[in-house]
Amino acid sequence: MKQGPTTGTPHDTTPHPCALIMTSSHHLSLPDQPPPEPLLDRLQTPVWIFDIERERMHYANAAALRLWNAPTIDALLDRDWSSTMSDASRQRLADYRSRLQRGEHIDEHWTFYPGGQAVSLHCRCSGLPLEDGRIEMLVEGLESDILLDASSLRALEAVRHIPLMVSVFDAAGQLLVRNPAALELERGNASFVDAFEDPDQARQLLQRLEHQANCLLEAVMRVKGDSRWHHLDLCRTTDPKTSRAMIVMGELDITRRKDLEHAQLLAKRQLEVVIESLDVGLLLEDERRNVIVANQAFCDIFAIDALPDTLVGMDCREAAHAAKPAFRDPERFVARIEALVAGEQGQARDILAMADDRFLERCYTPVIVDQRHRGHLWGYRDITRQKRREADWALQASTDALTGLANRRAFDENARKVAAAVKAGESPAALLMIDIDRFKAINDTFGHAEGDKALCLLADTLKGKLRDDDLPCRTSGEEFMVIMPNMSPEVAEGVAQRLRIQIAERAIAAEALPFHFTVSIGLTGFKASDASLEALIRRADAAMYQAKHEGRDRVATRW
Ligand SMILES: Nc1nc2c(ncn2[C@@H]2O[C@H](COP(=O)(O)OP(=O)(O)OP(=O)(O)O)[C@@H](O)[C@H]2O)c(=O)[nH]1
Repeated sequence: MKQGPTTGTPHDTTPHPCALIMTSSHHLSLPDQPPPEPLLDRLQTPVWIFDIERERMHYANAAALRLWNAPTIDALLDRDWSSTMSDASRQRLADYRSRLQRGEHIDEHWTFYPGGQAVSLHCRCSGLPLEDGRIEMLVEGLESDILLDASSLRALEAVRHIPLMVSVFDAAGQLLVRNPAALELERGNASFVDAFEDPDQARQLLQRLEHQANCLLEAVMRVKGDSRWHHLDLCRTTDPKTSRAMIVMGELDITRRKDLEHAQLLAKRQLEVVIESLDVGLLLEDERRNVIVANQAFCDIFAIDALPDTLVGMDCREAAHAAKPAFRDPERFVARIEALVAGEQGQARDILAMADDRFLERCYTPVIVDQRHRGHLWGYRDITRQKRREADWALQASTDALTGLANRRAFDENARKVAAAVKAGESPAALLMIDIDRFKAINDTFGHAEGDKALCLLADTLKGKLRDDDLPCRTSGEEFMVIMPNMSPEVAEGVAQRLRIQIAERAIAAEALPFHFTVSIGLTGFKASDASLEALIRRADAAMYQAKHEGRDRVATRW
């Protein structure tokens, strides 16, 4: 036997609806009572009992048989509802079951398709307890109190089948009805306020809706007990059934969009932090040459006493002109910007000398998006320390550590330049090779440190007694050379003799030295016919050895 609802008692004389239903069901009868008139079959409105859990029909009156388009009651009771029921309907019924269990009566519209034709019906559903404790659903098909013409029906169907979650509340926020998409939220019988994480915000929305007729509101709320975000469209309107105010709410799950927005915001913030932490001054211009982004390092480098954000929107062309006095070559600074912005080159780097002796490295990157110039990115880096270090290294590489004179490397470099100039027909140039006499004996007698003092004294004399154009060098241990550009042989001879005497006199006068010393000097001239620097040096060397052989403390010339 099919599961049946509770029966009325034998002494119950009032026509209890359950008793009426059961006696007309062909499946249950009360033995001590005559089968009453099947009153329900006389009704023009359909009445049926449905077992939601097992998805079986348990009773249907004659009007219901017509509604469901069934030839006989047995055909209807045997009908397989599971295979034809949509998920949305199943969901809706599951929601009903819990509400019926709580003793609720549910008034809702259903649209049935018994013969393929849509029939809209206002159904009143109530719970019918079974002996085993389960609840079946008694449905009374009332006449629709809303006149459903074809377009209203289509609208109702549309709401039922769209994925947008639609719920209708009374003015106090109590749920009246929701569409299948909204049913999937499984909120139970949540009121509007209870549906969301922030009840205060929900209450405020209700208050705003209460005070404005035909009010439309939008809000973004977090769903209660869930980490999901919903976008709400709320509309206060009039219930066509009760003529009282009601609230229609459309909900859209925007969690993904929210997450994306959050990720984008985070990425933007991270980028801002990175830009701010760079020690490269950044300036990003748009196509119209207005500032989009500037960082603190940019303000620091150009001593701009303002927050970087205040530069946004600034005209970069005007700003560059205003900044011209800060550069040693202001015209070049501006001209290069204009050339790069005009797209004459792609990415480019250059070094700018500042009026305050700093050096800036400027790096330009065209901002090309979708094969179109969208802006210009400038990076400025203060490279003053690096430049100074490089200059120091260059000086060290070309300087003799003991005497501070130019070393062999610098000698070679400069001698080549002078030789080239002489070959090119410029004025003659001379070369002196200077060697301390009997230096070994000085070292051996007074020690190496004292010998060093003699080298420094000689270097000092050369530094002080020569023209600015002359370049004195320490080319090896106790061998010195002097390059003298624009120097005739006669004048060179005089200079060499004067130097020899001055060195000897300073050596005598030097309090720091316990000995005197003299030098032998070989003098030669740069010749256009010299095949190499070595030829020149060999001649100077020969002249110097000649001076040694001739008795030292003298100048010998090999021009
Ligand atoms: N104190 C010191 N001595 C050096 C340095 N470089 C080379 N000498 C020394 O210079 C001396 C050069 O001696 P020699 O080339 O023999 O010639 P000299 O003794 O000067 O004799 P003449 O050149 O013939 O007059 C050697 O004893 C080297 O050790 C240096 O940096 N410091």
